[in-house]
Amino acid sequence: MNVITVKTKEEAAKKAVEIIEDVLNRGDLKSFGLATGGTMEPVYKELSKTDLDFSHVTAFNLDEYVGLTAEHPNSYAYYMKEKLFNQKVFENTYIPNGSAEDLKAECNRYEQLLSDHPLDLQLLGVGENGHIAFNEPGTPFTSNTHVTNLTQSTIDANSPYFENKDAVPTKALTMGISSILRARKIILLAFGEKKREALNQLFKGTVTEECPVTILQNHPDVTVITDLNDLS
Ligand SMILES: O=P(O)(O)OC[C@H]1O[C@](O)(CO)[C@@H](O)[C@@H]1O
Repeated sequence: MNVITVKTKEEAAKKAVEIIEDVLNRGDLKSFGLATGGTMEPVYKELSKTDLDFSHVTAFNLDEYVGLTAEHPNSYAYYMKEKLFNQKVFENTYIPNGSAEDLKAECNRYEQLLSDHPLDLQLLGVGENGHIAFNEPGTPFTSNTHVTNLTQSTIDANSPYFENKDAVPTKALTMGISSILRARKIILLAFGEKKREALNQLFKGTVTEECPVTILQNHPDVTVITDLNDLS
């Protein structure tokens, strides 16, 4: 695992963009896995400032809340438009449809798209409880795209983005851990004390489904970018 320590989120975003640019310029970025959440905001801000051309790149997002349409301001589809897709043209952009009538069928459709477009690069954040995408503690490492129940920890962490805690959906569609691990290269960003325990587990913990991020110890190409400098 490659670890890059930075002082600020802006510096982290610049480092992430350098890696993305490198993969893109080598012609190795056909399928690009994207994440949401506060962590990714500076990355998309930085990417939007560049003249990088994603018009031959297909984007896949990790997850979406169940019950929110793409027009809902708290949906990840809306987030992606606001933060990146309005600024950068992609060949195609895919996000699980959280308002699909048949959620199981939607998960299967998404997983099929992913196997048709194997991910070259995946951006990842991490939850305070060690979740990656919305794979909460206890999710099998063999999981593909599925419907998940959000834990109270995740609902609490994401509630500042909503009117109140009761407005946070309790379910989501998420790429599975197996879907994520198939990405050729992974960049994980994590900032602030709230992420310390998750990163401690990633660097020093036992690989366990109780802390999903630990599975990245077994991935051959992971770069972690963080402002926590006394960890590894
Ligand atoms: O970046 P944040 O807002 O701390 O969230 C951490 C992770 O949890 C999620 O909210 C769940 O997918 C991701 O969007 C994010 O990568």
